[in-house]
Amino acid sequence: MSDIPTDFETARAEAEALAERIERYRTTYYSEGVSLVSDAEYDVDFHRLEALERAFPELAGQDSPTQQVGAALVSAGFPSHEHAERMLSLDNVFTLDEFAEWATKAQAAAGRAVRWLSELKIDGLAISLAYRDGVLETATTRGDGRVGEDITENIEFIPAIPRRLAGDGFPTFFEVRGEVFLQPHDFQALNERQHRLQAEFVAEQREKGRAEDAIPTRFPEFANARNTAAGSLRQRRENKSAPQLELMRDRLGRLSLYLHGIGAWQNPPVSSQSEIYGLLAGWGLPVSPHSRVFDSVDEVTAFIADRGEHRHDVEHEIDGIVVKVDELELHAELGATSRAPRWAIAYKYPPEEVHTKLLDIRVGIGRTGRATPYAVMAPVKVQGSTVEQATLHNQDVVKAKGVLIGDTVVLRKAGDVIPEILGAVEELRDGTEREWHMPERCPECATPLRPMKEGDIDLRCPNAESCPAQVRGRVEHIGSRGALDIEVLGEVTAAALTQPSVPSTPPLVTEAGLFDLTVDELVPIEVVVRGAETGEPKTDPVTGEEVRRAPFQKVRITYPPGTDELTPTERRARGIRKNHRELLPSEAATKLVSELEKAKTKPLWRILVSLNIRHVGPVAARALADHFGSLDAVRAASREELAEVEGVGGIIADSLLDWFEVDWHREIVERWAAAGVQFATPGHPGPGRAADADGVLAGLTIVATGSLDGFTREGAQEAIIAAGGKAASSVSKKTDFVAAGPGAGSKLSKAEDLGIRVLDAAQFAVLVSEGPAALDG
Ligand SMILES: NC(=O)c1ccc[n+]([C@@H]2O[C@H](COP(=O)([O-])OP(=O)(O)OC[C@H]3O[C@@H](n4cnc5c(N)ncnc54)[C@H](O)[C@@H]3O)[C@@H](O)[C@H]2O)c1
Repeated sequence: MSDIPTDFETARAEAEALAERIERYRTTYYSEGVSLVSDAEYDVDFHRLEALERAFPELAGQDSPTQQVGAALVSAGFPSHEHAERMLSLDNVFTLDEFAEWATKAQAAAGRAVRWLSELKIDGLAISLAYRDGVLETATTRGDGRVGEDITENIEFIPAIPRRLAGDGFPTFFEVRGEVFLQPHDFQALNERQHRLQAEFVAEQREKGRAEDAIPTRFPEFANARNTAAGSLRQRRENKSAPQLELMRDRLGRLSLYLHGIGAWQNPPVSSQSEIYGLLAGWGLPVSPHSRVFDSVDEVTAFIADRGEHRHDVEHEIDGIVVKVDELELHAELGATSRAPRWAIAYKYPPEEVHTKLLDIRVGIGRTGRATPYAVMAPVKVQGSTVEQATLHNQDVVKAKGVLIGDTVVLRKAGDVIPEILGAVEELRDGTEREWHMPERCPECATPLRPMKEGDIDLRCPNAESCPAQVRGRVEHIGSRGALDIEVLGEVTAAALTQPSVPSTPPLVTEAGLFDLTVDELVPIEVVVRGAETGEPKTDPVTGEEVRRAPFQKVRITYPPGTDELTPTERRARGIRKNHRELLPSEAATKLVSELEKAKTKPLWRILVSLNIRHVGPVAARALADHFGSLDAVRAASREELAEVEGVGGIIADSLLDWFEVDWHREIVERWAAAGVQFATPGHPGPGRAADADGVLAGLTIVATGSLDGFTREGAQEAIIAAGGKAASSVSKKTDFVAAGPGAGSKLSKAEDLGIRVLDAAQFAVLVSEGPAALDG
């Protein structure tokens, strides 16, 4: 580890501070099942302390946390029990290099080739079970490794722990060690139970006349399966009412167990740990089905990588891989430190859970008006990306999670999964946190929010026509790939075009006016850069306050040529925090206008998708365009006619009919049509008549590739379809023609290999208009 102090006193001061902190974390973790910091932060402190102690061995006194297992007992009231043989922890490595180094050392110490037993590291809590004459005698938590809590009184509630062994041949007395954990579905069920209890509690409080906002979160969601399992196991039966006992029984009943080691056991009749597992299983004790034995370190490395990719495909949370020397004889030879065996190591995967500060809860308004609260957090790195926002879905979810603004929250991001706030670390509250309430009005246009539908908890802004957020969302959608596919019309431009000149007023431009925009109008528009990655806190030049830049705050402004910049007051009034003084190149404006011009004649289905009609995405739009050939024909169709088109159906039919009922929707169509947007497929024979009935390309399959002069990519395909041909995307023996322009790649070479006739753009134009016979004419 880097930057280890060179003088002893500095190192000692740091080590003492670390030890004190670690002690506090572990006491809370082991005794209360509460993580004051994330495991990753804990591990960083722990390894720093280990490094200091390596540099100055005299620091590594017996009472250093690095020399201990778990934490001294802070009793929940259980009797203490001394393990017949000590329970150890494991040493950790975090990289494959560190693992290889450990394996080489272990192999050298063993003095011969070893077999590697590779297991999933279960993220649960350790337990020791002692059996005498085939009957469970005690169940004990790990405690400090020597003495744990005797939780045998709870055993009757934990069906996962066998009371009696099956078969025969077991020793008179022996200890086995394992991990108690909650399977994801059980964890989820416990949280559903919390939701139900909270709902009942809220109903009861309402009945008593308590104001909605004053009802506290009595049954918050459990944030983390491991800590919930730990909390479950350490519940006491004493002084519990009958309903409380029922809840306790439910929590304990959901625990699972896998055994992964042994304690006191005189002369086991086998020579390896993997064989021990076989014996245990034979006696009806649960062992993991995921363990593997390998002869080479390379195979172990591959196992580590593979399991890491499938971390969520097993029935429990895993935080790493445990690699053990399989031969029991070598366990004795390699021995253990005061904390961990030398014959095993834990390879830890990157953390999926981190802690961060919840700075604010805001409400975003989507394209359809849905109001979604989202968390704004101090940026934190998790699973390879920096996260600073997470959706909170609706006000009930915020309540259920029991988070307050200012809380330290647990954030989870598993692989590619969307980041989620799991809950707050309530123990870290200092009284400055404040509760959040769902606003009554839309944050963008101040219209009162309403339930999505009767009785719904989700709220929406009903001002679909001119709420800036909704218009912005729709305009952005128009530019998206599945709609008009206009690259310059992305999030930034959509925001710039639709921003209101004064907050809470209608946007400058709505989608109805999109095709009327001119370069002169566009150039002076301010471009607000949203969603940019942000870094360290910065001092706001306007307000002087320190802000961690969240999206929506970084702003780029453009000015009409020759205009002075805005004064700070004006900037503040517009919610603009930083002035980059970057002018929007007028090329961008010119490009947008020309792209919009081209878009006017894009295939009908794209135009249909751009209208932002509920449920009408590319698939339904293609079906509508193919069948009806024009927007007028769609509009003229009855509900039945619409619904019976394959790929459309009743829901979309209703949605279409509803859409045309609205005046401002029809106005969009009118203004677009007036601006030259083409609402029909040229040459389409009319509703219901398949285009390929008698076109000049009937029965022919054509592939268009590269850039064909006079056609967009889609345009070329539409032309083939309109002429009754089949537009294929890959070249095969069934292909009749390949139309290739500059940039054509493998499709062209494949056509040449297969001897398929290749056409240039001019020949293609002849083909689609006059048919194949005209090519040679
Ligand atoms: N967040 C916090 O505040 C906090 C505080 C203390 C500890 N911790 C976490 O706990 C860790 C230290 O705890 P620890 O001493 O229990 O070590 P550990 O969890 O890193 O590893 C040792 C334990 O792994 C368990 N284990 C799971 N699967 C196993 C398998 N297949 N074979 C063998 N053992 C298996 C055993 O119970 C064993 O005791 C830290 O690295 C940190 O992640 C966090």
